[in-house]
Amino acid sequence: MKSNPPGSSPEACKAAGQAPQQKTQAKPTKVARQKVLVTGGGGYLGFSLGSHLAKSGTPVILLDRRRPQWELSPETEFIQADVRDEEALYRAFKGVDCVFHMASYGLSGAEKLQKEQIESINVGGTKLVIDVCVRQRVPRLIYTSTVNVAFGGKPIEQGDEDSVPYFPLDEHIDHYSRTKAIADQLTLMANGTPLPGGGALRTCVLRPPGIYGPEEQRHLPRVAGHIKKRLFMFRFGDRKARMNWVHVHNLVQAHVLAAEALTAAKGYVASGQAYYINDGESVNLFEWMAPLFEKLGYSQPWIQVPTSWVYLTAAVMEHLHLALRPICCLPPLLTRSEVRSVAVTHTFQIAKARAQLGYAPDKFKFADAVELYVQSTTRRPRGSAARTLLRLLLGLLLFLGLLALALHFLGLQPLHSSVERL
Ligand SMILES: NC(=O)c1ccc[n+]([C@@H]2O[C@H](COP(=O)([O-])OP(=O)(O)OC[C@H]3O[C@@H](n4cnc5c(N)ncnc54)[C@H](O)[C@@H]3O)[C@@H](O)[C@H]2O)c1
Repeated sequence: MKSNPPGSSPEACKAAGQAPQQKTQAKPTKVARQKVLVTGGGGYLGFSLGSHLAKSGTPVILLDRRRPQWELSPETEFIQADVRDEEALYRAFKGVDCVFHMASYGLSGAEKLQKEQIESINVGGTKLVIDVCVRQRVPRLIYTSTVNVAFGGKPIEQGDEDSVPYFPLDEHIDHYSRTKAIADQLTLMANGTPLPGGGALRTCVLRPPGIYGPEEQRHLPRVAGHIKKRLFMFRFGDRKARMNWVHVHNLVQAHVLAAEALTAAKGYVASGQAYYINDGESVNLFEWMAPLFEKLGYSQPWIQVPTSWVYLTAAVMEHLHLALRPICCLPPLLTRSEVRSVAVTHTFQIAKARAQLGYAPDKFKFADAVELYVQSTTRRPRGSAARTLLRLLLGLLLFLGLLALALHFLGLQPLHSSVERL
């Protein structure tokens, strides 16, 4: 239906396609292509990685509970299965040489509040993946983690793998980050597990920030939708707050290199290691998103509101979403953890990935991804000034209403006095 999302550099392709077999000396003769499996292979990153590997001639299995929305390339097999289905995993992992585990749930939007699903997929699924890797003698496992294992709302500037500890599990305010941190640790702890018949399971984890690129489905369309509804007239947080992003092409490259770094040919250098992966640049979210506002034909957010207000509003929206869930679905515009991600600096170095994996991110512009997005959607005509003003007023009223509710819920003052004062 659509073109394949972008892959990786030719060098990285070569590295993945020609990874020599473990426990044998690298031979000058042609090395057999080894089968890899990508859990969550129907998703954006999983499909991009799978397509890239398949192009280099590696047989790829994409395992996902949802069919990919893009066309499968030759050399790619799709298995519709849930990572919590032990039997399905056992069948799928047979003869596989490397598993990229990136099936996950709860990353953004209303999903973030589905506690049980998040726990069972992110933690339960990862336990099963590790267990089945061992039983099926899969020697390499790469887990796609997140920077959120270390970031929980306290500023981190140019953090690295050694100096920044895991954020305390019981202090995470969202289940996604907490469960990704558990899965990250489970994967690293599994490193060195003996395999039946000899050898050991080698594992590593990659910790990316937000992913962008052509046809990205999670962040760009959601933010664009909010902009079109005039819900992004406000900006918040310190203008100096910084974060990283990673282009899908660079993240694919990092996965390919990590898989190679779990082989004897690379001295198992990545064995038991974690790596922060990003584009090597730090940006302020509102500045970063400027091309999106511009290309959609809307003005930049110009009303600065205190972060505490936005945070309280997000808390209320989360509560409302949960309270109304039996009746209707009211997805929160922003969750508290998203507010923190925008307002609090959290940036990470990629020196370890550069040194150990040979990771070298290419330069990309967010504006190019925006351009493709805008081309694929119809350009919305600008509204009249009066309509814009009306929307602005309605947005302000909605915001103040939610704020009043927030104060009420938190027992700071009675609802009627909150409203009167506002
Ligand atoms: N997108 C980001 O900004 C971002 C940032 C940091 C980390 N990550 C991590 O990168 C990985 C890939 O993210 P993505 O952006 O491609 O997300 P995505 O939602 O596009 O892909 C995740 C895939 O996992 C599948 N999945 C969910 N539950 C499953 C289950 N029980 N069994 C089988 N498949 C299941 C989904 O159907 C989906 O196709 C994830 O592990 C995510 O946590 C993503």
